[in-house]
Amino acid sequence: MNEDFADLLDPLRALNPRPLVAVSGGADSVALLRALLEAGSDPVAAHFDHRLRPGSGEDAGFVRDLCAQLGVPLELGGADVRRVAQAKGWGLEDAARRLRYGFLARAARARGIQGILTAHTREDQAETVLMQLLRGTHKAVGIPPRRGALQRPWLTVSRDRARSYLSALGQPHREDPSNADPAFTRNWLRLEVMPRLRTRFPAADAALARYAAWALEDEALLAALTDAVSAHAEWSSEPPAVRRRLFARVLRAAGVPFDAAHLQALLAAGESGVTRHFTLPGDREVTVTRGRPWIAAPEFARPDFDYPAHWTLRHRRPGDRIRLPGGTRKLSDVLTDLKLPRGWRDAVWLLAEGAQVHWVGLTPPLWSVDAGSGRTPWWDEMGLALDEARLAAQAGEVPIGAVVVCDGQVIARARNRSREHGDMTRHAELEALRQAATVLGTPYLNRCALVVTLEPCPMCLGAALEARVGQVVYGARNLKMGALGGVMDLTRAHWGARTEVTGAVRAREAGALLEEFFAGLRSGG
Ligand SMILES: Nc1ncnc2c1ncn2[C@@H]1O[C@H](COP(=O)(O)OP(=O)(O)OP(=O)(O)O)[C@@H](O)[C@H]1O
Repeated sequence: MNEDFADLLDPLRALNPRPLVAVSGGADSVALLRALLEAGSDPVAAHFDHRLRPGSGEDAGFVRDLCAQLGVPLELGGADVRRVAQAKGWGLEDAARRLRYGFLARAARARGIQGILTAHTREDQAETVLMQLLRGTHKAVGIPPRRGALQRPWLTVSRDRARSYLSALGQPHREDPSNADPAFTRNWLRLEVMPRLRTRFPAADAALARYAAWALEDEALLAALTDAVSAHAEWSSEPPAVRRRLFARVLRAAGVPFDAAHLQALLAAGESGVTRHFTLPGDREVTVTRGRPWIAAPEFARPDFDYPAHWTLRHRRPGDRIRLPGGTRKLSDVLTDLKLPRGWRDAVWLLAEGAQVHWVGLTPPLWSVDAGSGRTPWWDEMGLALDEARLAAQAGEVPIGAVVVCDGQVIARARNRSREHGDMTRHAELEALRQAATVLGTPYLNRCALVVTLEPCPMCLGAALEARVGQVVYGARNLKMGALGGVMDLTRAHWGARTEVTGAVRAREAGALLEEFFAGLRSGG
């Protein structure tokens, strides 16, 4: 016997020797109980009576007698699932699952048991993954082989094998009559769809189960890539598979129910750059703006700099105005143009002098042209880097400038000199880092910030990491060579040194300088 059913017994030998095994009384779980005993395990059985059918108590009786016969301790539980489902507004299958798994977890805890086993088979796995794909679940990975204390050791074992094992033992089991009702989707798949699929695809179950196992492995890798997305990353430049998971995480964290079609619509809105509002199941409102989904108004930034005493920090009021390069405008019009969702506008912080607004706490912040002394952090240092970039432009170099700041002091200023030297390592950042090392008498610049007008390339960021620069501050995004998310984000990897990153400081000015320069080149100027 042992050798004939090695495929059933072997996966059980590696398990906790005293598991809690969930026994419905059906063929698979009775087979699992018997197989555990044969594999030398010392299980405790658990049965849950859902009280959904008149004869359900008989299943409990069957399991009780079986356990008594086999000398296996048993935990019995039950609930009026239909009543709970109605009271809580849950679907019947969902309520049955929640109550059953809740009972299994309590029973395991009460007995001090770590592992809970269910007898899900390869066919259960095939049906589940097919159902997920057809329903449009955003992630079709089937039944996980492990989740917390739960384990499904027979996900690759066929139902036929479990039944043959029972026949060989002469072990009876219960047949749940509701399993024969094709009104339930899973039964319909099991009774009508899968048999037809097998006529053309004899290995359909194995193929679907394998797909689920591999999809779960792929999912783990993609989840790790999603974890690695840094706080300063722009989601729009992430690959679609990561972006999809970033969106899904926001929804899951807020408990918003969604499927693949919802996710697709949200992602499309994110790509279009247009602000859109969605109502997801459960009347949950989601707004997609700035390439991300938002469930509620985000926490808007307050000023993190000193501002004149006569300015007040407040939210918007009717009549607020702001002076912008094109003239004075109503703040409400500006917020509309910026596509800020209507419901969030009152949450934005601003600094104002009467009705004259000087600063609006968006990302990046909005400043009035006459803001005077109030500035974002790194404003002045970036100003020096921009001056360097302008000097580079005058010398016919690509206009990029950099400064190094140490303990509040600017200790190095440099500009791009690649053309002058015919040497692509003469980037502004490298020039500035060399100068800083000379000034400080050490190549290690932990206390320093490298402030540069354009997101650094891999070479310059690599040098900054080698020099252990404490902070990198950049202006415009570099979509051709950026190593902080423009093309890829090097800080995602674990380097010896950690560098804090701030982007989009005076990005418009830095970007405009580059655009002008390249426009000039194109027109032969
Ligand atoms: N009422 C129950 N009490 C305890 N465990 C259950 C119960 N119902 C299901 N389970 C566990 O969940 C697994 C999958 O449930 P499912 O409903 O697919 O199986 P089943 O058709 O009830 O019976 P079986 O899988 O034993 O043939 C079962 O193998 C069993 O381990």
